[in-house]
Amino acid sequence: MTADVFGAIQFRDGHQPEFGQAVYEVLESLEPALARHPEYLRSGVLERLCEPERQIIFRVPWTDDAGEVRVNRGFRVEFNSALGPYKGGLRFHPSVNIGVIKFLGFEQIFKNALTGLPLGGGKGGSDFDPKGKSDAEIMRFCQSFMTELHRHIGEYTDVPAGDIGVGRREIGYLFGQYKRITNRYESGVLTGKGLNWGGSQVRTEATGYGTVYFVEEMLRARGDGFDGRRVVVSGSGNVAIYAARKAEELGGTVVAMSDSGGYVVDENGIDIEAVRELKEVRSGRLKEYAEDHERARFVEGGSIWDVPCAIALPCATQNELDDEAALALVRNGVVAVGEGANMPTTPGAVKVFLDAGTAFGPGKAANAGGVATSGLEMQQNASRDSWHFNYTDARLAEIMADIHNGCLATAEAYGAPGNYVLGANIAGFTKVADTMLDLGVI
Ligand SMILES: NC(=O)C1=CN([C@@H]2O[C@H](COP(=O)(O)OP(=O)(O)OC[C@H]3O[C@@H](n4cnc5c(N)ncnc54)[C@H](O)[C@@H]3O)[C@@H](O)[C@H]2O)C=CC1
Ligand SMILES: O=C(O)CCC(=O)C(=O)O
Repeated sequence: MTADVFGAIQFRDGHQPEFGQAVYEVLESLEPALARHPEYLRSGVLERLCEPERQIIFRVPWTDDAGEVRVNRGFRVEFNSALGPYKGGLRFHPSVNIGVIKFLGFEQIFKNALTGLPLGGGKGGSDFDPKGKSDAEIMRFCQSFMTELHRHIGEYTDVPAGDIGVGRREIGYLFGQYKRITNRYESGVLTGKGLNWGGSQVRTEATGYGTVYFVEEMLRARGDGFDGRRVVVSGSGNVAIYAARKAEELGGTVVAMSDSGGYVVDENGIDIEAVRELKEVRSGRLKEYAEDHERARFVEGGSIWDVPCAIALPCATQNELDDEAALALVRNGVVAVGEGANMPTTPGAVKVFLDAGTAFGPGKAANAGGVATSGLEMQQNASRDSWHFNYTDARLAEIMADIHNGCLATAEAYGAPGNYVLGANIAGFTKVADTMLDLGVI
C-alpha cells in the first residue's frame, strides 16, 4: 500500500529528489503501524499527509547597493495544520527550490508532533544567497520577502523562524517589516526573536543543545556518556556551534568541525568560543581558525567523517554523510550519531549505522529542540512573560528526554527495539494521523 502512495508521489513529484527521499524514509517505516491500524489507509491519511495543504511561491524583488534590481524566488509550504499553526523555519541559500522546502516541511510535521507541543508543520525560504551581501542588502531583501509573506502568516496561522542563512538579524528585519505593514505588535508571528523584542532565552542554543541532550539519552540507555569521548561536529553555524559547546560541557572533546570550504582538526579539542566568535561576529572562514591556532590543521575539501570519533554530530546540511562516510565512522568505532541537521545522512548510510548497532538519532527527533524552544517562545509571547535561562533550558532537556523515551518505547512496541528511526516516524505519524481522523476529511 505504501508503495502505491509512493508511486503516485513519484509520478507527480519525481523531479523533487529530496522530497521523495524524505517521504520514502517515513513510509517505509510505517508498515507495522499500518498493519495494526487499517483505518489510516481507509481514510486516505497517507495521501493527505504527503500533499501540502498550501504551497506559496512568490517574486522577491530588491535593489542591491549598486542600485541594480535583483529578483529572487520566495517559498512558503504550509504542509499540515492538524496539530496547530504551521511552524518551521525559513532557509536562505542558493540551493533552495520547492522540492527542498517540501522535504523540510514534510519532516517538520513529524518533528513538531514529537515535541508534544501544539505545532503544525511548514517551511519556507528563498534561493537568495546571503554570502557576500551587505547588511543593507540583507535588510532590503528581508523587507521585500515579508511584504509578500505577511498576508499568509500570523500567530494562529503560520509561524516562521530561522534555518540556514536566517538568524536573529534576519528575523529582526522580517519582524520589523511585519509590524510596519500590519500595524500590530504580534510577537507570536515569528520565533527566534531578540530578547528585547519577544525572544526566548535558549532559542539560540536550543537546536545544538537539544541534539546533545538527545544523544546523551541514547548513550545513557546503553550505560555510556559523553565524558572522555572524541566528538566530531560537521558545520560551524548555529546548530553546530551550540552542539559542540554542550558536548564539551558534558566532558567530550570536539576534535573536528567544518564549513563549506573544508574541515579543521584539533586533537586537543577545538576552542569552541573562538569558532563562535569567528562565525557569529566576524563571519569568517574556518580556515582562519587554523591560521590562528598552531595545533590545528585545516583540510580543504575531503570528508570530516574520516576523523576518528566515538560520537558524530552532522549539523550542516542534507545528505552530507553518505555510505562511504558511514563505513569509515563504523570502522573507526563510532558508538552514536545524532542528526543536528535535517536529513544529513543518506538512506544507505542510515542502514550502515543500523546494521552496525550504532545508536542513531534521526533529525526529526534529535534536532527537535529548536522548534520545541520556538514553541516555548510562543507560550511566553501568549502570556506576555519571559522565563529565565535555567528554567527554559531545563524545559528543553525535559522535552528531549521525553522525545527520546517516546521513540524508544514506540520502537519496542513495534518490534524494533533500539531503532530510533522507526520509533520517531511511527510516534510522530500516529499523533498526526489520529488527529486527522478526529478532524474529518479536510
Ligand atoms: N537553526 C535551527 O534552529 C535548526 C536548524 N536545523 C538544521 O540544521 C542545519 C544547519 O542549520 P543552521 O545551523 O541553522 O544554519 P547556519 O546557516 O547557521 O549554518 C549552516 C552551516 O552549514 C554549512 N553548510 C551549509 N550548506 C553547506 C553545504 N552545501 N556544504 C557544506 N556545508 C554547508 C555552513 O558552512 C554552516 O556551517 C540545517 O540542516 C537546518 O535545516 C534543524 C533544526 C533547527
Ligand atoms: O523553530 C522553528 O520554528 C523551526 C526550526 C526548524 O526550522 C527546524 O526544526 O528545522
